[in-house]
Amino acid sequence: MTRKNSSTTSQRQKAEALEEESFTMASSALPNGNGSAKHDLLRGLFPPGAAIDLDNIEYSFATPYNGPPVEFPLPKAPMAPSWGTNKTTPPKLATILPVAQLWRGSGSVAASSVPAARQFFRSTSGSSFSESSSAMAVAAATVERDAASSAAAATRKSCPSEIEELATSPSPQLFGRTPSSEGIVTDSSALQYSEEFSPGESEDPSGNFDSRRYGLDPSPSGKGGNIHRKRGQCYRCLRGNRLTEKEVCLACGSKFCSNCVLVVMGSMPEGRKCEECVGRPVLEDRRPFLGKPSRLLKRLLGPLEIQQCMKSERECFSNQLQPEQVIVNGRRLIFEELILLQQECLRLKPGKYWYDKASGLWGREGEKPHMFITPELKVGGPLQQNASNGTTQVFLNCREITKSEFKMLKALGVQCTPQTYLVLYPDGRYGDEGQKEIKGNLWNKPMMRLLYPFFSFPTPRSSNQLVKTDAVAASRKVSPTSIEVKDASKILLLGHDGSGRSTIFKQTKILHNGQFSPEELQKYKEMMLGKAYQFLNVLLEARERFEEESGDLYTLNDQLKDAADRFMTSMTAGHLERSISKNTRSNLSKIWNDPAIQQTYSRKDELQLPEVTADILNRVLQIQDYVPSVTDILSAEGLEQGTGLAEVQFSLEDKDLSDSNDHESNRRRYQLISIGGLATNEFRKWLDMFEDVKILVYCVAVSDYDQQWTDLTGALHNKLIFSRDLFFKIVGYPCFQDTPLVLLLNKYDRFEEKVTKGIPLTTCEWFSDYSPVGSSHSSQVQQAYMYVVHKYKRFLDGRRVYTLQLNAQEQQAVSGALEYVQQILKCEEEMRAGLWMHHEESNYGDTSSFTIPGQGHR
Ligand SMILES: Nc1nc2c(ncn2[C@@H]2O[C@H](COP(=O)(O)OP(=O)(O)OP(=O)(O)O)[C@@H](O)[C@H]2O)c(=O)[nH]1
Ligand SMILES: [Mg+2]
Repeated sequence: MTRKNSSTTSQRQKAEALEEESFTMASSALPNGNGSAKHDLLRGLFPPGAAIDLDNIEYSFATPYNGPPVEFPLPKAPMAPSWGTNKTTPPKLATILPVAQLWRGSGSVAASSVPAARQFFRSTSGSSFSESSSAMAVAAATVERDAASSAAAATRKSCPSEIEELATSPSPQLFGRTPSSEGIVTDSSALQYSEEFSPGESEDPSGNFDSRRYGLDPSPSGKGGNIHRKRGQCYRCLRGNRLTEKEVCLACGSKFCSNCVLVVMGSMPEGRKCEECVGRPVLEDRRPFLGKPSRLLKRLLGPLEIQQCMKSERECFSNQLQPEQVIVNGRRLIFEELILLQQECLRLKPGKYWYDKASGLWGREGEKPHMFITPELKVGGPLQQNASNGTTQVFLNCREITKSEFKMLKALGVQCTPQTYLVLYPDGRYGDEGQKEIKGNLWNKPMMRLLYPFFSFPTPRSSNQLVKTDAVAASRKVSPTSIEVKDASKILLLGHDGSGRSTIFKQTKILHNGQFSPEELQKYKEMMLGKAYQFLNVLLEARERFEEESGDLYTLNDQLKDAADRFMTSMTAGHLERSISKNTRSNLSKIWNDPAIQQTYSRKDELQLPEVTADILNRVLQIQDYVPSVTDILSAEGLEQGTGLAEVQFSLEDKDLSDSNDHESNRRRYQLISIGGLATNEFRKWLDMFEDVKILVYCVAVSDYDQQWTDLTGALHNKLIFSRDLFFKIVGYPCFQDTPLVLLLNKYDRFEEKVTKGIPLTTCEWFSDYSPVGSSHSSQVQQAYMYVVHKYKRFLDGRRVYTLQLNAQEQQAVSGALEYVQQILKCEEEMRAGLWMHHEESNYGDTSSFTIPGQGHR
């Protein structure tokens, strides 16, 4: 503040001094100006003794306005430097200061003249200050000043505050010193701006490969240099903060607010690039956004304009991948190789890759295999032994394989002792290196289909595909217009037993794959029968105990008792047939309906029987030729034994990409991996597989606050606290350290019932400080829910956690939850790209509990 005031004062003093010298022209070209005084003034700008042809220099003067009063604040131009009286020491070049505030206004004038000026500055900004450069600097800066002044004048009505800011902006420290009079007014901002652009981003004059620009260096890109701009501010107007929505220049990464974006980017001949970045390649971290309009742009432009702009963005030459951006087996590609590869993988990105020509395996350098492509392509150098950074001492086609490949090979029964050298052919046959003998075919192993999704191993090409590949490759064209369909993002779904995790998983399967297949139905039927017998057995054993303790109430009639004994004996021996005779079924049904068993069932909580016990027994035992319905399958609990590891792939339309009618290309793919067995150590052995999980979704049954749970040691816990502790343990694993978390507060319907019935939240000791206010049911439920959300958030302080209220039995709600997860993934992506700030500071994070239409509060 102080600096601003003092500099304004100093400007004013200089303005007064100028008036005393009676310069009357507001702006004049030298040849038309008044002779020697101006020549003297101009000479003062150049190093002593410099050979300058003063008559042929183009520049302009600006002097303070002294005409009739005007109702708007006048823009003031900062002072130009001078060599002053001491004409021996050349001044230093400018220190980098904030972006030119002058580059504002309606823009067509400013925007068109500025790039040329800046272009010049980029090439002249060095440590020596040559005569010609100083002269040109004046010229360039004055061009810009003129443009800016007219732009400012043109926009003063709509943006008075901007002009105000311009008028009071700090007097720049030109060339490292305070401006010193002499009346020539110029502007250092052009220089400042050009320098701000340059560090790390200018073309390398030596012709060296700029690895950061080409995306080969993982160091984050962004503006270099000594920029006095606060984080989150617009690069042009220096307004706003991290919450302000911004558009990013694809080539330099500068971010502009909605007021400035159209001014800066003009007619967007290559899409979203500052005018001066036109012709420059896109930054690699922006490439995924090519052709995808942001919300901000959609607000500013009409649908047709957007379409046109996105088309240019996708198709223009400078936005295409360049061959030297792709390095395969340590060698940079040439154009023909790039074309060949693009026919294989349309989504090829810049970077370093390895390629195993013998098998067709392809991956990023230092990483495990990513996909199979056509073998024997003539691209890149020879495959390096350490291409994928393997440490297993097992070699596949000379490449040391990674841990996960090693595990998979072991699971497939391939002998993998240290120093094993294997050869793998594209059709899956493998053998020892140097031997003719083929030991087997990996792709034909029955386990293979199951294993490759879990080890993220690419799907091998079928033999048909291999035969067809050549023809397909020949016919396929590189189509820069096609919008990328993203690789499947992994969503990990976890949850404590009974939380509803498998219901969500099954719902996802139904939503995206249609109904269950006959094989799946048969599998579920057997599981349901098994469950029903298990429940009945628990009831019969409990009945015996209760009969001893409490007498007749729990006594079965003699005929049923015999049938029950036979049943229990078969259960213990494990002889019970899955398909039982009609007679046995009818006996079991009678046992279930007997008052003694019903009385036992009334104490189901003591027996830890799930809520669905009665439903399952009623349906399974009483329906002839029972076939489970979708509702049965959804409501059946604990059907999958052990970890219940399962995956389903699906795609969701990205509604933000509505510019294209091609709905298929607007879809994003996801892989939902569901896993249980959290309470046992089973879960931990799968951790390896979760390195590249994009989001962790944890399901908790919020209605469990009054439920008890027995752990493996037999100790009793509150079920919700037990689930909470598991959750905290899991999110603490290093592989999830940076993974965004979604907490699904499931069984909201039961929670609502319980709270309304008056079962207090304080039943759970974690909620002992809960004290609701108000009496209406709905407000009670709301309060209780919000309190629970708050407790979780407090507990997970410092983590990005999004919460969502859910009733997983409703398909619509699960569909909404998947969309919610998609939104979060997108926001996380944008956050990483710098468009949003981090959760703890963002609005988005604060709205992490919200409403989906028709679903109530989330
Ligand atoms: N009322 C209600 N019941 C639900 C909800 N979500 C799941 N359930 C039921 O709760 C029971 C347990 O759900 P599951 O999906 O099997 O739970 P899980 O976490 O897989 O637990 P296990 O199968 O025991 O490993 C099933 O009977 C579901 O139908 C819900 O939102 N509301
Ligand atoms: Mg389940």
